[in-house]
Parts: sequence; structure tokens; C-alpha cells
Amino acid sequence: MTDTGTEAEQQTYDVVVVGAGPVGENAADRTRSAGLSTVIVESELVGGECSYWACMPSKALLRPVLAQADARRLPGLAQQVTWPLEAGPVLARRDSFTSHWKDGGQVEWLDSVDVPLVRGHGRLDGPKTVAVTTPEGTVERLTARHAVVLATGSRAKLPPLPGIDEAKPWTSREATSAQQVPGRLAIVGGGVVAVEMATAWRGLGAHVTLLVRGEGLLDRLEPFAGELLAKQLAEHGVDIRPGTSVAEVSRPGGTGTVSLTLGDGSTLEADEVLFATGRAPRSEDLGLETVDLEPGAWLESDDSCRVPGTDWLYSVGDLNHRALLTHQGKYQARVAGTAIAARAKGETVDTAPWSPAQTTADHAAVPQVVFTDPEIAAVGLTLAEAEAAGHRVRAVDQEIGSVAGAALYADGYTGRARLIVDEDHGFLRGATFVGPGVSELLHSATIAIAGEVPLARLWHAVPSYPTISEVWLRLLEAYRDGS
Ligand SMILES: Cc1cc2nc3c(=O)[nH]c(=O)nc-3n(C[C@H](O)[C@H](O)[C@H](O)COP(=O)(O)OP(=O)(O)OC[C@H]3O[C@@H](n4cnc5c(N)ncnc54)[C@H](O)[C@@H]3O)c2cc1C
Ligand SMILES: NC(=O)c1ccc[n+]([C@@H]2O[C@H](COP(=O)([O-])OP(=O)(O)OC[C@H]3O[C@@H](n4cnc5c(N)ncnc54)[C@H](O)[C@@H]3O)[C@@H](O)[C@H]2O)c1
Repeated sequence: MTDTGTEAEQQTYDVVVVGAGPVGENAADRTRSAGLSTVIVESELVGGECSYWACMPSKALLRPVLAQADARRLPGLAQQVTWPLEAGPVLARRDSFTSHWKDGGQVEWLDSVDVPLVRGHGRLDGPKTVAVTTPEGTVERLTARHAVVLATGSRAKLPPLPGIDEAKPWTSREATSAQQVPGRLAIVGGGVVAVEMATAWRGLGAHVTLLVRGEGLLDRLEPFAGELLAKQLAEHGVDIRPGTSVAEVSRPGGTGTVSLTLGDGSTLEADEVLFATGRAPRSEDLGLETVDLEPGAWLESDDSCRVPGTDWLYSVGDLNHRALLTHQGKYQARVAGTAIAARAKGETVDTAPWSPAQTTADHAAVPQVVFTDPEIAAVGLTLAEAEAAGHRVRAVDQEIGSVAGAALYADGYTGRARLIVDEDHGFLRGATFVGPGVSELLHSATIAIAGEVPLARLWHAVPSYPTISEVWLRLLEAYRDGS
């Protein structure tokens, strides 16, 4: 036993899920609907990071900024657009999307699918057992007949810089829930959180400085994505400083102006600093040591989401570090639920790629949209990743602005699309679209990649005229013509 609380109750279920973020909720729903009794444990809010401090609030902040950027490109509307956005209504709408940081609606949903909730901090206490320390300090022991699913997610990772704790920097939590627009916001990082939050807070009127350690933005995507985004962010007034590291942070007492000492010895003053420097697993206090696993590390799982070396423990969502995205974690939860239900019936799980209890898409077809201006939508492998994986591929590029739908969408439309074609198999390995309004194009590419649709058949998938999707035709023509 690792707990200090009072021993209270012991209950047995078929499945115990720890963490009621989007991924844990989906896992519980799947196993429950397969007829397995399932309980879920949550230490904060049912709905997890995504609902309260990540996807939902960030997209609620970004949507008006992107609508405003679109409006600026349309005569008749452009003249009426003012900057910055009116902060009060934007923040109020964001607050309503987080249900004012209350989880009553999601608890009702758990009730409706017949999954009991145990509030408290869950820890493994040996195989198939979870000890929950409740807010009252009692300990509830939950035993699983078939499986324990860990879905405890991730938290913001801060670099160990001198002064950082005292300076009370923003993490993604504060950046998505702040009630006031800072006058000057410094953002450290060049990943997705950094560029989305730069877009959001710039749109709300903050003077944003983006301190990027590397040479470009979004370095895991096709290079042109970060390049087009950097150009546009700069046009919107964001001060981007590539090749800039932070050596020290200072804000005595955690109040007033924050001062950053940069790698070249210069200083930058700001009202707030956001560290958007990646994520760490929430696994350090999860009892992993009681089943010979390493606390504090990402908890790897196989393609059925089961932890290697066990026949009962599953790791889904951010915690397994396969793809830190809500939709991909929910996909893993559906797959894990299918695998758990099959194994509970004594069935063998088919390990062939693309079979029902295998997360093959984690390797081949992970989609992601970055909600900036321009939007960035990518799925599958980049050219560099495909080549590194040993595929014989060709990249086909097209300016999106050349299609009628894009010209109608915005005056001076700027955007670019790339397909990665597997020359040996005749299907797509990857696709990237960058430009205003491209996010809804992505699912067509996801279907083409996950379905391994032959290029010859894609010619028969006719895009409507005049939509931005016509870029698909231009890309196919470019591939045919060898350009
Ligand atoms: C600013 C930001 C914006 C994002 N935007 C998007 C987006 O637009 N689209 C997208 O797909 N992804 C987005 N993401 C990523 C997305 O938020 C995560 O991939 C997603 O939340 C992972 O879900 P999860 O259920 O695995 O973990 P989480 O959402 O982190 O949920 C884990 C839950 O487990 C609970 N928990 C942890 N430890 C314990 C314990 N010991 N006992 C009981 N409960 C515990 C936590 O309290 C939490 O409720 C964004 C991330 C950030 C930071
Ligand atoms: N729209 C979306 O789908 C969306 C939005 C936000 C976040 N997310 C997910 O959340 C995850 C986390 O995002 P993130 O932006 O925090 O992480 P990230 O890993 O995408 O980017 C981290 C950035 O911080 C930089 N960095 C790391 N350590 C640093 C240091 N010590 N000093 C300076 N720079 C440093 C890295 O070089 C990188 O540019 C992403 O993997 C993403 O999948 C998704």
C-alpha cells in the first residue's frame, strides 16, 4: 500500500479506467457497451485537459481570430474589420465552451452510459488493483477482473531555468484560461501550442514575442508549413525571434513585469511569459513501481494498446506518447476497448495491420490541424519521414491559390498543398495543406491514406466546383505530368 488515507471500500469490476479525459471516457464507453462492468477514476475534472485547458478553450479563442483574418481578405467586409477583437465576448464564449470549468455535464454523460465515477487520485497497487485516495482522504480499492486502462494524459513540461518557479510563468493551462489580455506576452517554443497561442493572444491585442530555439516553426511538419505561417504571423505583428534561447527568468515574488535573459545576454521584458515547451507524462505518482514499471516515464503500449509484459494493463492517449492528440487517443481507446472485450471472451486478437483491435493508423495516418492563419492540415508522413522510413516516394506540390474555390474564398489567397506518393505501391503516404480554410480538406486525405486508395482511383473522386478541394485535381495532374 502506498496510501496514507483510511481503508474504506473494495469493489470489483471487469474494467477499471484511471483518468477521465476524452480518452479514458471513450475507453470506458467502449468496454461498458461491450457488456463489461466498468468504473472510471478522476482526480480533477471529468473531461480532462482537452475540455478545460487545451483543445476546447484554445479553439474557442482562435475561431474569432481566424474568422477575422478571413474577413480582412474580402472586399465589402474588410473595411468593417477592426483590430483587436473585443476581448470580453471572446473570453466569455471561451468560458462557456469550458462550462466555466465545471464538469457536471460530463458526469451526467457518464451516468447515462452506466459508468460509475470514483473521484480521487488513482494508483496501481499491484496487478489488476487500483487504490484511489478520495478527496475525503479515504482509500477505495478497485479490482479489475480483466483490465486496467491508464489514461492519465500529460502536463506541460517546463525547462529547469534559474528563476522559473518564482516567476510563475504561464503554461498551456493559463494560456487557455486567462481572464485578461496581457499587454506584452513572451512565448517560448515553436511548436503547436506556441503558434496557436501567439495567434490567439495577438488577435486579442497582446504584443507577442515568439522566442524560438530552432530555426523555424513547427519543425515536425513539412518545412513550407512553418515558413508560410511565420510570414503571416509576422504580418499580423508577431515578433518572431528564431535561434533564440532563454537562459534565465526573473520576476521576484511572482508579481509585476517578468524579465527574460536570452542566450545572447540581452533581456526581454513582458507582462506574462508562456512556456510552450512540450509535455511530460502524468505517470510519476501512478503506482507503476508496484508492477515493475518505471514511474515518471511515458507508458508505451503495443498496437492493441496493451503494455508489453502484461496481459491486463493498457495505456491509451497522451500517456503512451504515440500521438498527443485527442482524436488519436480516442481512436486508441476504441481499439483498446475492442481488444479488451475480445480477450475477456477468450478470443485471440488479430494482429494484422488495419484489423479492428490494432491501432495501425497511429503509424500511417495521424491527422492534425493547426488552427492558425493560415490553417495547417497534415496527415501521414512528411517527405523526410517517408524517405527515412525507406519508402520510394515522390512529393507533388501545388499552389492552392490557383484553383477557383480558393480565389473565391479570399482575395490574394496564399497556400500550398503537398502529396507524398508511394511510387512502389501507387497510393499516398502523406498530405499537407496550408492556407485559409483548408482544415476541412484534411479528412479526404486521411481516407485516401488509411484506405490506401490507388492514385488511379483518386481520379474518379471528383471534387465539387468551385471548392478548394479542386486542388486534389491539380495535384493529380502535377503527379501525372512529372512536375
Ligand atoms: C493548448 C493545447 C491545445 C490542444 N489542442 C488540441 C486540438 O485542437 N486537437 C487535438 O486533437 N489535441 C489537442 N491538444 C492535445 C490534447 O489536449 C491531448 O492530446 C488530450 O487531452 C489527451 O487526452 P487524454 O485523455 O489522454 O489526457 P488528458 O486530457 O490529459 O486527461 C487525463 C485525465 O486523467 C486525470 N488523471 C491524471 N492522473 C490521474 C490519477 N492518478 N488518478 C485519477 N485521474 C488522473 C487528469 O486529471 C485528466 O482529467 C491540445 C493540447 C494543448 C496543451
Ligand atoms: N491543434 C492541435 O492539434 C494541437 C494544439 C496544441 C497542442 N497540440 C498537441 O500538444 C502537444 C504539445 O504541444 P507543444 O507545443 O507544447 O509541444 P511541441 O513538442 O509541439 O513543441 C515544443 C516546442 O518547444 C521547444 N522547446 C522545448 N524545450 C525547450 C526549451 N528548453 N527552450 C526553448 N524551447 C524549447 C521545441 O523546440 C518545440 O518548438 C503537441 O504534440 C500537439 O500534438 C495539438
